[in-house]
Amino acid sequence: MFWYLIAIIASGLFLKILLKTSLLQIVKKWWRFLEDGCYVYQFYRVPQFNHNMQENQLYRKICTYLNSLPCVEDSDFTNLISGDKSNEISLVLDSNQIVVDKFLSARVFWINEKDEFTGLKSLVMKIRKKDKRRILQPYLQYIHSVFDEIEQRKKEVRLFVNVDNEPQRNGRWRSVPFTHPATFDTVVMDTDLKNKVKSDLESFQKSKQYYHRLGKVWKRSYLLYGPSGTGKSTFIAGIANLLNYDVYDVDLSKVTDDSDLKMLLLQTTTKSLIVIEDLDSYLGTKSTSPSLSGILNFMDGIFSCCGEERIMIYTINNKDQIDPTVLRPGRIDVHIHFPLCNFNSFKILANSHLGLKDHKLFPQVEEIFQTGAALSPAEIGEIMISNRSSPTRALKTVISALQINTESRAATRHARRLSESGSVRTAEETGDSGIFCKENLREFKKLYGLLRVRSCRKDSSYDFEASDKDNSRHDN
Ligand SMILES: Nc1ncnc2c1ncn2[C@@H]1O[C@H](COP(=O)(O)OP(=O)(O)OP(=O)(O)O)[C@@H](O)[C@H]1O
Ligand SMILES: [Mg+2]
Repeated sequence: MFWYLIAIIASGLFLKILLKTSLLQIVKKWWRFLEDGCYVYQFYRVPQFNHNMQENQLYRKICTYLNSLPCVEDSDFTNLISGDKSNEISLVLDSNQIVVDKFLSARVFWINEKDEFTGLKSLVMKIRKKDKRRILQPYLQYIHSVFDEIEQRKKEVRLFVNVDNEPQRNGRWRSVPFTHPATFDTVVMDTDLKNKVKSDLESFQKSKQYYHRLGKVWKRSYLLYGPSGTGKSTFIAGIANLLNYDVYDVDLSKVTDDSDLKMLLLQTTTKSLIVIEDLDSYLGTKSTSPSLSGILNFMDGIFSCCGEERIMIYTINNKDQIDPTVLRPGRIDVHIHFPLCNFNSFKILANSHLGLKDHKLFPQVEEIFQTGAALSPAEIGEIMISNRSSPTRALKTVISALQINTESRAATRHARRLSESGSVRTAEETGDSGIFCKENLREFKKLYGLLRVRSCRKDSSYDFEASDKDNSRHDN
């Protein structure tokens, strides 16, 4: 019994020492060393320079790949170097450091060698002879694709806009760095829908072979539709930042004819988002430059040449007024609806803009939403930003805005009924928008803090700039 107790205590102590110290690691290392000694290996050298002393691109790609491996982070010794971006720190292999990678359950050893006399560097790959046939080709291809991905992530995203067609200009696109801060996370929309779009985009990126096998242009088209201020343009920025794709924002009013539109498409590069905002407003006009068939051909992307990988995005406010041929499957692959705010999206906005997860005024807000009141996320977000120093005031202002919205809708409905009976003109007929007819517009601007009423003037002369006083009060 006594010896039993001693044995249990001793094995407990042994386990504790094993787990608390590096003993286990040392045992593992020795075991690996013994195991490796029992196999025959094949070696491949990848020198940094070729015979003409030109840089070997494969060496650069493998270096980038190896430095990105998590095992480099876990290795006993490695170098820390500042990266291209200001706050970036990269891990870089030390001379003669050995990295062990795993691919298709085979172990691949990489040795970072440096010649003592010439100072020339090379990477030496060591794999078991029995694994060579099975993994060598796919492994090198895998390194290429990981390298491309890393390069894509590092790339600076640019925003291109088409300029007027002037003969002396070289090319039609002008670009600036794309710095929009929107991300997929900051766009308020249904979570399931957001995830679906995200996985659709990611699967598109990996589908080159699939599209080519079908003989189709490797592109995908999205239609974002919904009222103004619901986040369509912001979502496009989120996609660009997610994929690190350049954005080509096509201004159709600067396109002279169909061949000009073809030219623009030909001058776009791969891995890009090609965006036409407010497509409905172009299709609605009688203008013939570019023509409907020119736009349809552009949408089909038949002019895109080699190396496509383009995402086309169109935004419109109302789908009902669009010719169905424009929206047919193949021409538009995914339709995404951007609705006005409901109570759920309001809560997300309250959380992100005011840091509120719950509030005693929430039930009142919910009740008004249930009566059918609807404002855009832009409108609600703006009220919250203007009143961010006092969340309660922000919510009260949102409630007032929603109430005005409900009354305004009821008034519009009433006017429409009267108009149908022939006695009164509707808000649309008088030029006022449905939600903000003139009287309500004034009250609504007040809620935003956009309106400065000057006592010496009459109601008609409002200054639509935000007052400095208001701004300084809200800036905290
Ligand atoms: N769903 C949303 N999520 C986050 N922010 C939003 C959302 N909708 C609107 N916003 C905010 O409102 C502002 C306007 O949004 P945006 O320009 O994306 O709307 P839009 O749908 O493109 O409008 P329009 O049809 O008039 O072009 C932006 O500053 C954005 O931050
Ligand atoms: Mg927009």
